[in-house]
Amino acid sequence: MSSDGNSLKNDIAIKLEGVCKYFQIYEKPHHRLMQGLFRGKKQFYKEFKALEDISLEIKKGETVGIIGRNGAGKSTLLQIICGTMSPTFGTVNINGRIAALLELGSGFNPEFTGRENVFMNGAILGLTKAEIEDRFDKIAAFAEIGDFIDQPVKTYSSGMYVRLAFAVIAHVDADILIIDEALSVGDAFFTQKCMRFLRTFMKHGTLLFVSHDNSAITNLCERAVWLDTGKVRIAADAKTVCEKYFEGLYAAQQNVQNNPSLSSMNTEMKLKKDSSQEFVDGRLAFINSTQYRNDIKLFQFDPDAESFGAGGVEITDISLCNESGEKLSWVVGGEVASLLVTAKAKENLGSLIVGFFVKDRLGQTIFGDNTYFTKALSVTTDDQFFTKFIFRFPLLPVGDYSISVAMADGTHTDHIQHVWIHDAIIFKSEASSIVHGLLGIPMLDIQLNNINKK
Ligand SMILES: Nc1ncnc2c1ncn2[C@@H]1O[C@H](COP(=O)(O)OP(=O)(O)OP(=O)(O)O)[C@@H](O)[C@H]1O
Repeated sequence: MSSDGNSLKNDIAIKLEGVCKYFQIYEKPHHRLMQGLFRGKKQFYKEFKALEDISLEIKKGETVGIIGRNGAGKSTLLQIICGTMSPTFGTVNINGRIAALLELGSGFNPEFTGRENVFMNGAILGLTKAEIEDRFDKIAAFAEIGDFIDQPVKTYSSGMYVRLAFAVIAHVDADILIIDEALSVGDAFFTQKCMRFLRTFMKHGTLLFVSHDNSAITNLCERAVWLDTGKVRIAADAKTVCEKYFEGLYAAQQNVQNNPSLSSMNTEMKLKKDSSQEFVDGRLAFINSTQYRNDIKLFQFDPDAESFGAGGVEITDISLCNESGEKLSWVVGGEVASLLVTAKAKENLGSLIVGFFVKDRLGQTIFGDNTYFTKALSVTTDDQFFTKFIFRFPLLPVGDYSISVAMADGTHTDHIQHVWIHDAIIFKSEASSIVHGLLGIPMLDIQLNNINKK
C-alpha cells in the first residue's frame, strides 16, 4: 500500500486497485494460539472476505457517495482508505491530507480531555502545535460543548463526541474528507451547520460520504458506489446507483414477503373539497403577467422508462391534464392540474395503493402522495382502472424534474411493489419567481410597514 500519492496523476485524489480485505475468523479463542504454534502449517481459522477486488478512482474535487446495507464493507473500505487498516491485497494511493469522521469511538482517546484530543488529532493530521493553538478557539466554538472541552472524552454523550470530532476535521485544511453517517447523531441545528460547512468544502475538496440514506446520497453526491457483500455492485452517477440500490432493497424485501398478510382498508374517505379554503398566492395573477411566470414544459409519458416490480399491474398511460381532463404539454406553477394514471391488472389484487413522487435534478424527492388514506381498490385480472391526483401545481425553481409512479398491493408498511416507473414523465421549469428553496409555497399575505408612520 502506498499513501503518498506520488504515483497518482495530479487530478486523482484516491485510487484503489484490486483491494481485498480478508479477516481470519477463529471459532474458539485457543485456535488463535494454535495458529501461532503451527506457524501456518495448518489452518485453524476460516477466512471471511469483507472486501473483494475493489478498484476505484476518485478525482480531486469530486463528491462520491458509498451506499450499502449493514455489513456490506463500507467501514472496512473507509478505514483502508484512511490508512487505519491495511488491505490483505491491493494498493491504495491517496493524494492530499485526509480527515475522517468515522464511527463513534474512533479517533479520540477516551481518557484524554476534549482539548488534549484536539491537539492530538491535529498533530496526527499534520498540523503544528502553533497552528492548532491558532485554531483552537474556532474549533471549540464550532463544537459548542462549553466547559466539557476540558473533561475526558469518555464522559461525553455521543452527540458531544460527534460535535467535537466534526469541529476538528472542519479546521484541519483537509483535501479529502470522509464522512460516515455519524452526522445524524447531532441535533438539527448542528447538522445544518455541518451541511453548510460540507457544501462549502465540496466546492474545492474531495468528499467521500457514506450513508444508508438514498436521498442524502442523491442530494449531496455526483457519483456513488453501491457496495454489496464486499464487492462493487455498481459505480455510476448518484441517481442511477440509488435507484438500483432501492430496487435491490425492494427485491430482497419481496422475497421475504412471499405470503404477505394484507390488511386492506375498507373505508373510502372522500377528499374534502372546500374551494373557499384553497391556498392561492395573492401575487399569482401579477407574477403570471411578468417574465417570472412559472412556465413548466411537460414531456409525454415514456412507456420505456426504467421500471421494476412484481408485475401484477401494467401502467398503460400517465399524463398531466387540465381541469377538463385534456392532456397538457404546458402547465403554469400555481395552476390546478391532475396526474392521471391508467393501468391494467395482470392478476387479482386485494388492496392497491397508487403513489407518485416528484424529484428534482439531483433525484431528491420534493413532494409526492398516494391513495392509501383515500381509498383501497381491489381488482381482478384484466380489470382496467385509473387514478387521478388533482392538485395545485407548486411554484418550482428553474430546472429539470421528473415524476415517478408506483403501484403496490398491501398497506403502507407491508406491501408488494407491483410496478415502479422511474422518471415516467419529465418536465422542465423554464422560468420562475422562486430562487431559493426546493419549491414555493403560496403566501397568504406579506406585510412590510413603517411602524412610525400611520
Ligand atoms: N475485525 C473484524 N474481524 C472479522 N470480521 C470483521 C471485522 N471487521 C468487520 N468484519 C466483518 O466484515 C463485514 C463488513 O463490515 P463493515 O463494518 O465494513 O460493514 P458496513 O458496511 O460498514 O456495515 P454497517 O453499515 O453496519 O456499519 C461484516 O460482515 C463484518 O462482520
